[in-house]
Amino acid sequence: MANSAQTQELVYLVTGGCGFLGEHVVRMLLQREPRLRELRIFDLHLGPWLEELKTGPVQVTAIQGDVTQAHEVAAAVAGAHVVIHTAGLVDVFGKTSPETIHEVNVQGTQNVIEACVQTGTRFLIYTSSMEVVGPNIKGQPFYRGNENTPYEAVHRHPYPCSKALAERLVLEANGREVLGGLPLVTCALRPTGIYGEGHQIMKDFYHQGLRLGGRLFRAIPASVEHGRVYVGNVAWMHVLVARELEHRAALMGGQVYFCYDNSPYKSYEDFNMEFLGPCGLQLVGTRPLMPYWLLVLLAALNTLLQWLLRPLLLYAPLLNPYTLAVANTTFTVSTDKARRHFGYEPLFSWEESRTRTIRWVQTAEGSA
Ligand SMILES: NC(=O)C1=CN([C@@H]2O[C@H](COP(=O)(O)OP(=O)(O)OC[C@H]3O[C@@H](n4cnc5c(N)ncnc54)[C@H](O)[C@@H]3O)[C@@H](O)[C@H]2O)C=CC1
Ligand SMILES: C[C@H](CCCC(C)(C)O)[C@H]1CC[C@H]2[C@@H]3[C@H](O)CC4=CC(=O)CC[C@]4(C)[C@H]3CC[C@]12C
Repeated sequence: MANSAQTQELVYLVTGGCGFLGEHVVRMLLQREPRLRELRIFDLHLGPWLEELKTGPVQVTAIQGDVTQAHEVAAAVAGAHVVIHTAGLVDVFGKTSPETIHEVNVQGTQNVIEACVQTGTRFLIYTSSMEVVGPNIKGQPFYRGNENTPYEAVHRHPYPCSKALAERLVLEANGREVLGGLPLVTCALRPTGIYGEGHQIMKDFYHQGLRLGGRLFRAIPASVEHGRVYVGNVAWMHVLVARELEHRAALMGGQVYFCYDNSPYKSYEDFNMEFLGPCGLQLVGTRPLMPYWLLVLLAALNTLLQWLLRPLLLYAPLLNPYTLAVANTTFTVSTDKARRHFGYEPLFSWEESRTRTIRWVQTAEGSA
């Protein structure tokens, strides 16, 4: 890769490149990877915004495809130097079946690994998730933890189970011989809850607040802390890892890194108010307005309703037993492993991340 680097010969593939995170990775690569010759964007649904990228100096190749289809993945991977695998089904609301989540997140990842091995691609970066660790089914807090903090990572929900399995596949594939005889180098990034431009759940909360006359009602105690990370910094970490993986293969290969920045630790609702507050919303209550047992009951009722209504319509509210448990459990990371291993520093300060997100919510309001 060293020679090609000097002559701008690198070919990157981003799976899920039209998703919330994927779009930021794509744009970040075009801005910050001068050695890029071709950028392939592989996604089930291609966005119209890709067209504007095709006029730049880097060849942008949009590939409509499905990670569950091994032959489509192999065709997209062939000839790529680096694969950044962000594609996945992020469903914690019961919109898709557990089988489909497994197929996309686990089998899809296996297909990406096999494609690298068969076609000779040596560098694979996987977007994992903090959910691989927790919160676990016991709702135990993870407070300022790092990659070595002991924690009982036990899950039942299909999404974290699938992410954990896929992450393991990626890490175990490190060192496999790829076509040409060289070893595959893999690593996994575990973002905490991502926010920023394009964050659909933030938009959902915003519209919910507007419907409720500019108010949101506190459901979770302010003392429950969540680690959150700005999407631009998540994208930046992916770009940095992709850049450094070849030179630091022995150190970084087979490793996991929490993906973090300097965003403040706050409850999920208080954190969202950092953006929704300046957009005119108010969070009512210094304490939860409903007793927790009632929320648990409503969450269970939602699960029942989802099941009953399934033959007629898709009922997938934000509140269910899993999202309630995650929202109600402290999960914060405090680590410098990424800084030590490949020099990661957040590209965007908290103030800039906040400003950019507020600006996006405000413009999203206009287009809603
Ligand atoms: N949103 C979050 O807070 C976090 C997300 N992650 C991970 O980051 C990655 C990206 O997540 P988001 O951008 O939030 O989700 P997203 O849903 O916005 O993006 C996922 C992309 O993958 C594509 N995709 C889904 N199924 C596919 C298939 N069968 N074949 C090809 N493409 C397919 C979708 O079309 C979409 O563009 C996921 O792997 C997710 O698990 C990790 C931690 C936190
Ligand atoms: C939807 C939840 C908030 C609703 C709480 C209610 C109903 C009481 O108002 C979200 C709370 C925490 C979120 C998750 C967290 O940020 C970690 C995640 C990591 C991922 O990899 C995917 C997304 C998510 C599971 C995220 C999903 C929404 C929450 C559960």
